Amino acid sequence: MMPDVAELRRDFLVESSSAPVWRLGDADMDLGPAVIAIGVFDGLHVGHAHLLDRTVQDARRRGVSAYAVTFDPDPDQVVSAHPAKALMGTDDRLRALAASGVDGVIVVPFTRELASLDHARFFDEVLLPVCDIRAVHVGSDFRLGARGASTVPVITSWCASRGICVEGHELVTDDGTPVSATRIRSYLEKADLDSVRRELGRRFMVSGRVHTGRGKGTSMGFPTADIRVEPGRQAPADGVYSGLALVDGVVWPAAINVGVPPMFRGCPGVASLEANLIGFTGDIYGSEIALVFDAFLRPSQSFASVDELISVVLHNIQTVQDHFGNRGVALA
Ligand SMILES: Cc1cc2nc3c(=O)[nH]c(=O)nc-3n(C[C@H](O)[C@H](O)[C@H](O)COP(=O)(O)O)c2cc1C
Ligand SMILES: Nc1ncnc2c1ncn2[C@@H]1O[C@H](COP(=O)(O)OP(=O)(O)OP(=O)(O)O)[C@@H](O)[C@H]1O
Repeated sequence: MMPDVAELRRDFLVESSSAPVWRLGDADMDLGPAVIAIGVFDGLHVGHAHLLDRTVQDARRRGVSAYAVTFDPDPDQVVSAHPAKALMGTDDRLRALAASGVDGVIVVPFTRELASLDHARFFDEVLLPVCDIRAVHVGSDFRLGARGASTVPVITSWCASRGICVEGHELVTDDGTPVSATRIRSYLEKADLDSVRRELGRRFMVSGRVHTGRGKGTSMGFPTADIRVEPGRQAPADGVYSGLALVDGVVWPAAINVGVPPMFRGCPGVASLEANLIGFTGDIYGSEIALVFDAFLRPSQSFASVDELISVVLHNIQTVQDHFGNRGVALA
């Protein structure tokens, strides 16, 4: 059976409310008195959600606004020689933050110059000119400033001199270990979708545009949408998955292959992410679609013949259909 609409909206980050997003440097701004949370928030996992809830509670108590302060691009992309793959594209990350319950999202453009500032200059030159910060909420592991030199105690003592309160929250844990974007990436690499879902608080989603692939799926009995995801995004481990696909506001059951198909490696136009949408008919070339991953079914493999491949794939599609049915659900 399909999950209910509220769960699907959570999985696909279809927000019911959305706060404004301001990019610093666009214009002079005065965002007023506020309590802020600072971080990248890649994945917007359950630890991030808890931190943002606490930030909003504090703001309500003080009668001021609650803002999430984040960075674009992800600082890792600017300062690291080998940046981690992102759980979310920037648009999704900002959209999810804007729907998290805060009153606004402040996006700080991240440059090498910004990376060289220490915490004092970051507050004095970047944040305090645009808002009157009353309190800062971060996780206890948070570090700010050039090479992450400013720990929570360092930031706390500097902020105290300005009358700003800092709360370094105990990290939300799962199985006794802090939830983090890094850990969720490693679960994806092991196709451990149960752990991913527990720590994200929803199923993992990727989105991309549907491209023309080899065009052989239909003749094999299972048309597939070949999806190109922007570079630098984290995908689940190569393999075959059951999942769901969002197309034009309707969610369809989907059988998904991640990775270049071993039987067609080297063929021109071969897809590295493709999905058979169960019950869907129509032309979606060029459309933007999103996939969420529900369960790992098996590794992708080479078969002795194409007929054998077809029979195994059709069996996988049947498994997805047995679980989710064969009809679309509108999210409106
Ligand atoms: C649910 C599913 C499972 C798949 N499993 C495999 C697999 O185990 N091995 C493989 O080589 N290709 C696998 N594929 C990819 C198919 O070979 C591919 O969809 C088909 O050749 C059509 O390719 P085209 O869309 O590029 O024309 C799978 C595709 C789907 C949708
Ligand atoms: N498990 C958690 N519980 C509470 N707060 C957290 C947790 N993880 C991160 N935070 C806080 O949320 C904010 C944003 O986190 P950030 O994206 O920087 O880290 P992260 O999720 O640990 O990612 P990464 O693994 O890539 O470092 C920071 O203030 C951070 O300290």
